[in-house]
Amino acid sequence: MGGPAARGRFITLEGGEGVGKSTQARALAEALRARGHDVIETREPGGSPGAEAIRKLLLEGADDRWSARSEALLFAAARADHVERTIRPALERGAWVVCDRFLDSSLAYQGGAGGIGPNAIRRLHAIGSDGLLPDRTLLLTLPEVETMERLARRDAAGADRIGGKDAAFHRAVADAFARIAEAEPQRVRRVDALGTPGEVTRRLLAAIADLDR
Ligand SMILES: Nc1ncnc2c1ncn2[C@@H]1O[C@H](COP(=O)(O)OP(=O)(O)O)[C@@H](O)[C@H]1O
Ligand SMILES: Cc1cn([C@H]2C[C@H](O)[C@@H](COP(=O)(O)OP(=O)(O)O)O2)c(=O)[nH]c1=O
Repeated sequence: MGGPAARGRFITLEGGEGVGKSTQARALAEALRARGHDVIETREPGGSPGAEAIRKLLLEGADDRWSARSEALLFAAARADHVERTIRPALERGAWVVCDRFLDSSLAYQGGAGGIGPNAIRRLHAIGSDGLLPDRTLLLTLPEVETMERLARRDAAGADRIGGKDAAFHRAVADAFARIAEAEPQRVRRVDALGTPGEVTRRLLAAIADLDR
């Protein structure tokens, strides 16, 4: 009584399309539940009704539907709603939040590959979400050829508006993620995504072990 409010843990999964983030978000949430934690699994863009509506605007339509600036604002608006309606309430009741993509995706896609730069993205995040950062970000890394094979198996029907951009764009995204990991080694851990899903999940659990106490 009277002590600090219970606070959960906020874990995000990042990386390019097809590295296994959605698969691992599910597996990680399961593994944490099996350890007795209250866990919510969520994703961006989306994760709240308003943010899911913005997701449709962002991922459907022609490649040039939005400029990089408008796109960055829409992602920040979706994130603000997601943080306010879903993530903060869960953390405040002491739950763990496992989120497939978050701020680092905006830093890599709109900030890096899209040319907006990291400072503008962080300013939007400060305005929209009070600058909330994950306790740990797990950056899944995979050689490009393995990623292409996984995507070919998953997306026979075609990629979405952003996933469908060219190889140079996706290399710029990967470079931007690598720079974030170098700059923030305490928050961001690179995890090798090669191997069976179970092997990858064990690596992820090892990379958050210090938070689980
Ligand atoms: N460790 C793995 N080995 C082989 N295939 C995988 C592995 N993890 C995921 N996949 C498959 O690769 C594809 C992309 O995985 P997904 O979890 O959707 O990635 P992301 O969310 O990063 O785009 C899916 O078809 C998925 O079943
Ligand atoms: C959260 C976020 C996603 N994106 C992009 C990355 C993906 O191409 C797309 C999300 O699509 P999604 O289908 O969720 O990703 P994946 O293919 O990795 O499973 O939106 C951004 O450009 N900026 C962001 O801030």
